[in-house]
Amino acid sequence: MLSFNLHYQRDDFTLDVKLLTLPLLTGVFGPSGIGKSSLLRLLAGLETPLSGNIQYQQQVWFDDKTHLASFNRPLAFVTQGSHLFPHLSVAQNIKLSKRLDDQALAELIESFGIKALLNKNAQQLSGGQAQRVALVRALATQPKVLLLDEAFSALDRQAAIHLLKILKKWLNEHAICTLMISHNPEDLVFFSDKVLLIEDSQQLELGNSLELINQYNGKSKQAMVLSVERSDRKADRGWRWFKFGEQYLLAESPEALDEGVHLVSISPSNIVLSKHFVEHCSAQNQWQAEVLSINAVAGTCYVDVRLEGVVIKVPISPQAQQALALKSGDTVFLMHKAVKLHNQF
Ligand SMILES: Nc1ncnc2c1ncn2[C@@H]1O[C@H](COP(=O)(O)OP(=O)(O)OP(=O)(O)O)[C@@H](O)[C@H]1O
Repeated sequence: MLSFNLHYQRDDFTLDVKLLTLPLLTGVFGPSGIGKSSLLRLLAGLETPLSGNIQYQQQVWFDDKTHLASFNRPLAFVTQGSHLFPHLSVAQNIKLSKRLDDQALAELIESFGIKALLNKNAQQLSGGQAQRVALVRALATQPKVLLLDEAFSALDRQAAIHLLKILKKWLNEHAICTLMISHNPEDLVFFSDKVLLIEDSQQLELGNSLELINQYNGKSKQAMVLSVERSDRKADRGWRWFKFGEQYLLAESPEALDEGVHLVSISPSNIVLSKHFVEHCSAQNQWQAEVLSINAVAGTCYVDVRLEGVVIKVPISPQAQQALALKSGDTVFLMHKAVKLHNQF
């Protein structure tokens, strides 16, 4: 597996991070400008550390004696732009760097659904198609390590979800060690059980994706991810009840939704708090939670509540807090409009 210990400096930016064993698939997230892309560029050999080491299994890529050039490292790097050669066909783009044998390449092309695109010029492709081809081209080099830097962020949600599902299957089947930077928490949770949080340029935290992302997003008031499963509870056509822990979530969802676990993002600012369950209310989702603490910051009260193990920081006005008089230990109901859940993860 991949391991690294890096000391890096560029102008006033420093990165000092170490990880001894990376899981096969790992998401990477953290605040903007903290050094996520720099880490991937260092691993790829596009930037040079001041000191440290990078090693893949027994092969040293970098240490005080070795500095393997980027093209000698068995890796592929895919970023937001597809960087295809525009005047070449899709087939030519892929063949330029191919190392897979013909049968494996045909399988790859089939899995990623790009057969019909092979004779098109790269400049004729839509953004989503180009990104698919870029991934196929990267995988055709038979990398041992794949680095993805926001590779899906230019795609619409349906395309990104579809592509990520295909990619994850391929990476697992071919045991390709992958680090994926994404700003989308659902993508990260779907991609792997493990994420690497870079919250500080001198410290990495590797942990359970759902827990670590919700812990971080809870602090920074960003969307929370709930992992829900279909339930038998009856709902009108086009709607469905899902279960998470002891609670139910109503979502607008198509009949042909996949079985299993789905991920839903909930924004804390869309939550309304009530001390009692409210009958005759348009908000169909009312979840019982426990108040942990209340903190006033710059004219807003942040109520930390625990909902099925997830801590959510709900912002309310000081007037609302005056009316509710919430205190830690109280039971509170979180009201949220029904969400949309379309063929998501
Ligand atoms: N080409 C460059 N030249 C000089 N400084 C740079 C360059 N690229 C990035 N930086 C700086 O290096 C630091 C780390 O940037 P990096 O792109 O690695 O962060 P990031 O976590 O990937 O951010 P984001 O999530 O916004 O993409 C930032 O302070 C950034 O301003």
